[in-house]
Amino acid sequence: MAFLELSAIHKSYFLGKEEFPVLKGIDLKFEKGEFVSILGESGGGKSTLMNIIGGLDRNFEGTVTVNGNLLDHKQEKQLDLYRRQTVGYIFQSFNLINYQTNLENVLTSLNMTKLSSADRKKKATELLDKVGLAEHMHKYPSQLSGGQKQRVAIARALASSPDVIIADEPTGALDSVNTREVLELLEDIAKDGKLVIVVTHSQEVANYGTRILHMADGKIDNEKSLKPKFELPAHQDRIPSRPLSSKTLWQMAFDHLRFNKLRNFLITLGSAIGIFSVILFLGLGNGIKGYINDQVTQLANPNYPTVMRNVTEDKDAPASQRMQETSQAMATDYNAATLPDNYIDRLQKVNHIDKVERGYQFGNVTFTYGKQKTQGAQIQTWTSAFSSKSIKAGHKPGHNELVIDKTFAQQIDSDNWKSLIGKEVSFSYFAFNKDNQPVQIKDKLKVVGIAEGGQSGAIYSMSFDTVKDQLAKAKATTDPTYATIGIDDAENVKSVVKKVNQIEIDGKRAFVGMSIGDILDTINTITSLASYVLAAIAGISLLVSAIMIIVTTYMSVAERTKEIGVLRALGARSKDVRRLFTNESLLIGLISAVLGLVAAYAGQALMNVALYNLIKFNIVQVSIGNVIFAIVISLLIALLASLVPSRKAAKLNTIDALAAD
Ligand SMILES: Nc1ncnc2c1ncn2[C@@H]1O[C@H](COP(=O)(O)OP(=O)(O)OP(=O)(O)O)[C@@H](O)[C@H]1O
Repeated sequence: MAFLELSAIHKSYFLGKEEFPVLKGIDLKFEKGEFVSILGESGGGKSTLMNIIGGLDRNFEGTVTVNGNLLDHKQEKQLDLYRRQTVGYIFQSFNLINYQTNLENVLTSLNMTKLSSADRKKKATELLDKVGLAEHMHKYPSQLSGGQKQRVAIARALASSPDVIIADEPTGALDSVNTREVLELLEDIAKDGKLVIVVTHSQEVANYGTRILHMADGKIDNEKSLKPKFELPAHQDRIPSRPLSSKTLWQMAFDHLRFNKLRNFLITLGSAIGIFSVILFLGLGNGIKGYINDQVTQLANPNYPTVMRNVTEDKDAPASQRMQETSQAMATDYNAATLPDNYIDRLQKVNHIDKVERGYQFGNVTFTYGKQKTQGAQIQTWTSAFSSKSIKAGHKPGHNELVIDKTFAQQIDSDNWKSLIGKEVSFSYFAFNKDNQPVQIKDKLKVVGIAEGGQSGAIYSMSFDTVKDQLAKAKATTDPTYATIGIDDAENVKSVVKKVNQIEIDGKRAFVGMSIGDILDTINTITSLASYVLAAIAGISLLVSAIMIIVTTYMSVAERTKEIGVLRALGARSKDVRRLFTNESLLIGLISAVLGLVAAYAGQALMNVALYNLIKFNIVQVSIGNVIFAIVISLLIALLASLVPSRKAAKLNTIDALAAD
């Protein structure tokens, strides 16, 4: 049995329903050590036949047997392996990969073998040396003459030590000197015990071989033996093959990116700007949230929620609204809006409440110091809910002592506002008696502390007992207007407040409670929403970058159609081709993410430095979560953008791809 046998090969092309038979029954036998030339008129079907022998064409009738094994053209995997292991191609137009050096071109074929990395490099160098190009191996194909390019292509075809070398017009683009050199190389290959099949128009080339086949009208019409086939050497190299590794596919994707530096840089820059703005906005959202949290917790201790009497029937109204209604009720039915002792006792029985502190709050207070006066202030008794950080000078109020707001102290003496400590300040406000009649209260107390309320309102405060004494003296109701409940653990704050809101006394909901946690939750929801909206707007630029990646990948596929054909002819699988393009997009995505993040961190540093003096807070805070989000979203966009183009590349028909201009 011959090494390679074709039997009853028929092949037609179809234009619509019309059939054009090209191969009309071909039976051939080839042996290793032969150098067979196929001659024939143009359009006679020579290339079509070579595509079948080379495992590129799958649609034909008849059988191809290699080394006694029937080649199943229906099985793509088997054909990939056959091309990778058994066949080496040499094309008329060289078909070298332009972004790889000559050495890398040869290595691309060797990368589909199981040789170690060092052995692959050694073998590629030896092969380039053998074809006389040792000193040109680090050049790119575009830096070589036609003859030199064809010799690189020969070295590449030989790299995986295939048994069959198929050369389609290998000297078609060469002058006579280069033609001779290439023919000598092909003869050497046959002498090494390989089967060399050359398609040619040239009788001179054909005369070089051991046998000539002549094709006409889809059949072999003449066959001539010129000399016996070469003796097979005692030992023949066998290199086991394997598919392209992930590492090689990443490397190739990276090499191509680098080859088209400017274009890819611009695309990466576009995507990076999108990532940068999304991250910066998210970081700004974090910063603003942190700033508000910081401001609020500086003023009040989050473990001490405020509880008031509930006056409304509406169970679904939010706590803030119900508290407001209680405050309004104080003007009309004061005694129904305060917290009598039995209410305080009830609170004390709730689980996780360590202590209940009574408190008073009165509005419309007038403070007077000499000729300076402030009206419409609000007095609140000092409880554990106040953060001691809010006191900027002096200390919290003891019995018959007063804490005033910094703004009033500055109104009196703007430069030396602390000098008010130790001075006496008069004040007056209205409370109510048992009959809900207003009672004016007037007093004069020593200032012991100056506080800063900032955005949450001014702080004027006395101890509970001080105010209680003032109320008792004026015969006003002494029931507290609110209570502060001390909760054992921050984790229980929410559940305790919820429970307190559900307590009923005399069949009615008794309390309305709100922790600053609730206030913070509301603020945080609003700021998060705002930063997400901003990030989403910035996200539109990501959409643009996705479209850019789609366009580049399509362009890349269009430009590299021939390369795809070459890779498939060398034995790359369809999924290797798909991964090659996907990898390139993913690299663009990854580099964009890194660039975008570096820019975002730089933007964060700049903004924080610029604004720190103003607000004493780092207003941009990019979190690790944001960083992970940016990388994931960038890779995801790149992956999605490459899906369709890379799939298209993988599905290209190898013969059509090789025929691309
Ligand atoms: N994809 C195709 N679709 C339709 N017809 C095709 C296709 N490829 C080749 N043919 C036709 O099949 C015939 C044989 O083509 P083939 O390329 O095999 O000839 P050839 O002998 O190699 O020619 P040449 O020496 O000019 O390269 C030609 O008539 C060609 O027009």
